[in-house]
Amino acid sequence: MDVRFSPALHRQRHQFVIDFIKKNKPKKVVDLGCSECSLLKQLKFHCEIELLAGVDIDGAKVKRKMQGLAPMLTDYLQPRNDQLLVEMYQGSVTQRDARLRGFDLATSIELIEHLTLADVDRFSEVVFGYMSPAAVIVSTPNYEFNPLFPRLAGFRHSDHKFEWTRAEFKSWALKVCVDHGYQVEFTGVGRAPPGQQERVGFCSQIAVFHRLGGREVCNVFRDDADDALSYTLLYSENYPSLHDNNILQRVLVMEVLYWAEQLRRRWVEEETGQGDDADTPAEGEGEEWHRASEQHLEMEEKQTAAAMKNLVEHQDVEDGELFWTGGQGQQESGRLRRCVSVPLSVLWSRCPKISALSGSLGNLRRLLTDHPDVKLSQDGSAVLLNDQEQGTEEDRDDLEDSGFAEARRCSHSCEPEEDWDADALASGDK
Ligand SMILES: C[S@@+](CC[C@H](N)C(=O)[O-])C[C@H]1O[C@@H](n2cnc3c(N)ncnc32)[C@H](O)[C@@H]1O
Ligand SMILES: [Mg+2]
Repeated sequence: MDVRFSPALHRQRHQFVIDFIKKNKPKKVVDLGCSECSLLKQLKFHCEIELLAGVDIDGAKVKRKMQGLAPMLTDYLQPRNDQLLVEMYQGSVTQRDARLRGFDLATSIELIEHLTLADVDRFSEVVFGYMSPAAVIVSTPNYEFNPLFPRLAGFRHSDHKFEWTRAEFKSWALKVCVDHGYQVEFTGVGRAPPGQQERVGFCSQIAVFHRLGGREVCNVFRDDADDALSYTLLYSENYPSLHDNNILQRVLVMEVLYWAEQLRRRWVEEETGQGDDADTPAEGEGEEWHRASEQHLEMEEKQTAAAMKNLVEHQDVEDGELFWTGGQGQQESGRLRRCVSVPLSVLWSRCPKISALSGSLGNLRRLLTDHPDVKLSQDGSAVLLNDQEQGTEEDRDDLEDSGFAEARRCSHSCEPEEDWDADALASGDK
């Protein structure tokens, strides 16, 4: 009998970490022996994480795939509320580096068996004694499971220096707890066939350590006096977030232009009894633009439905009215161009995202004042929209100017990469 796992074992290990993160919500997470960053690429979607770091002794491996950690188009279109800094290092877990202290969670997935026993001791001292994260997840092969792979001779991988039984793993883990002030629970992934689980255990055994005293104890920050910096920084990327004022302003302007246009259209329909064709795409628009627009629209769809309901439910405007204005004396082809005036008070009270982003009507006005993409009335109390030609080439230029082009340049595929799988034996996934 040859055991196979579904989902694949490496996915089960990563899912174990993801489930832990969902439950415990650590803000700072480091993956030790991160290889080609496949776990990190999944973790960056967890919004509670503010610092995500990876370390591997093999810098070339990290470099091969680390670009997959870059922000995607959606990260620019819908920036996170909280910051996310991603940092990748080349370095050895047997050496100290002050930048890795003070984390909430360190993961070591199928790493320790690649170290000599002397290096495992150094690993214990560095990770638990020096880095001292609030929690540590360590996974390693369970030697007792190996007889279920009949074609396996020796260890599961040629680079493994050892494979531990459950008792050996437990003995190491309990010593770590005594030496460095942790408590530990044992579990695993990759269940044995029915009736054999108790006898052989999980295929990958996992120890979950919690520092005694929790996150508060040993509160070490990055500017700690200890200046051991033995790792090489390979990659550092700050994700767009609403903490950055420029990004906040850009997102707010996009929302304001979008919602002002919705209000304008609805109001013009009511005034004239007919709609306009502002959604008709300009001829010759690039495929890439269409795709990006579609993605944006898809994301907005849910929010739009809720907000439109809000607009409809508040047809009787108490806090301002839309009205035609002479367009601030704009001349076009010799005639005065008409504008629709959309009061900021209407936008603020009817569009939850606009009020959430700006915080107050005063802030909204301040953030829009002098922005090149927004035309405000002379007293600054309303957005002025041209009567015609909204949503076409003009909007496209606006978005290009407001960072949309950058977003497109930085977009990456959402598809997960095929995971590092060197542990898999020719006979199947181990
Ligand atoms: C089996 S792979 C880890 C797979 C990865 N953690 C995952 O879950 O997909 C082992 C990794 O540990 C790295 N490694 C080995 N010795 C190391 C050390 N002393 N310090 C840091 N990384 C090390 C290797 O380069 C390799 O990428
Ligand atoms: Mg291994």
